[in-house]
Amino acid sequence: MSKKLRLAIIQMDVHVGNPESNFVSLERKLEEAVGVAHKPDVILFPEMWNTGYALSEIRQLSDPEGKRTKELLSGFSKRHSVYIVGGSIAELRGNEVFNTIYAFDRNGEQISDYSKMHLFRLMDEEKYLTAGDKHGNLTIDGEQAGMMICYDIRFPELARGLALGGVKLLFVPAQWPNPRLHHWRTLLMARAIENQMFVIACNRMGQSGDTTFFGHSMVVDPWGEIVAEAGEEETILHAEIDMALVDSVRAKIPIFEDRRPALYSKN
Ligand SMILES: NC(=O)CCC(=O)C(=O)O
Repeated sequence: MSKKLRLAIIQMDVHVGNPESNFVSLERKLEEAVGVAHKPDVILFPEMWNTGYALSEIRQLSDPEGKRTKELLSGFSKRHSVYIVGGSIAELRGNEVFNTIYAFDRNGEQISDYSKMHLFRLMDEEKYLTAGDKHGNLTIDGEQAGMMICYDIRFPELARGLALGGVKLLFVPAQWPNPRLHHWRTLLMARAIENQMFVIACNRMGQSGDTTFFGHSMVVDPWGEIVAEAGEEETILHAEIDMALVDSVRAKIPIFEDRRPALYSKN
């Protein structure tokens, strides 16, 4: 049966080390995302949108237990009856800082959280952040979805694990910089094709120091086709997907039936 979902992907700049400014700009963008004729069912935004990669001062800047973030996102999702996959934030949990997504349903209830499992050494994450160790699963209007963060998409095992658990729709907030646009696009398409699922990815745009973030937020369908792709500018990317495509692609090429996992770990 056909089940359509409308998506709004907020591709935005992030002011490094300035949560106040980032909260203000996210609130403005959220209002913009719902102020359209066909309101979205789900909104996604980028990785570490509250602080950016201000890692040397991350402990002071991060949101204790995500309280402020949860208040904003829960209130907004309830007011506008929309699902939110809340990008990710620097979250202070106890004495440790995690890179965490919170997700909310249309009633403003938190329905999931996920902390980035693979920390990206090229941006020093492992020196300042603690890695998560559990999957991020949620249900959106009855459809099983999963969450991964940025560098996580280089690990096909994680996406496959989610797909084997029933996930048909994968959300990926990111801060993925130049010069790796080719990797970003290819990996997102690969995760979609090999798992025959939708991949919804939101990348940051803008510049921090010498690092430029190229945007190119994308929606990829289970056949690997790009449904929508942003350029490098600040924008809200709107797209509509039909979840029925997942079952029809999986029926056409039944990779989940043809897998031979017992052979894969042998030399
Ligand atoms: N924030 C990140 O995880 C960046 C990952 C990245 O750039 C990559 O090439 O991988």
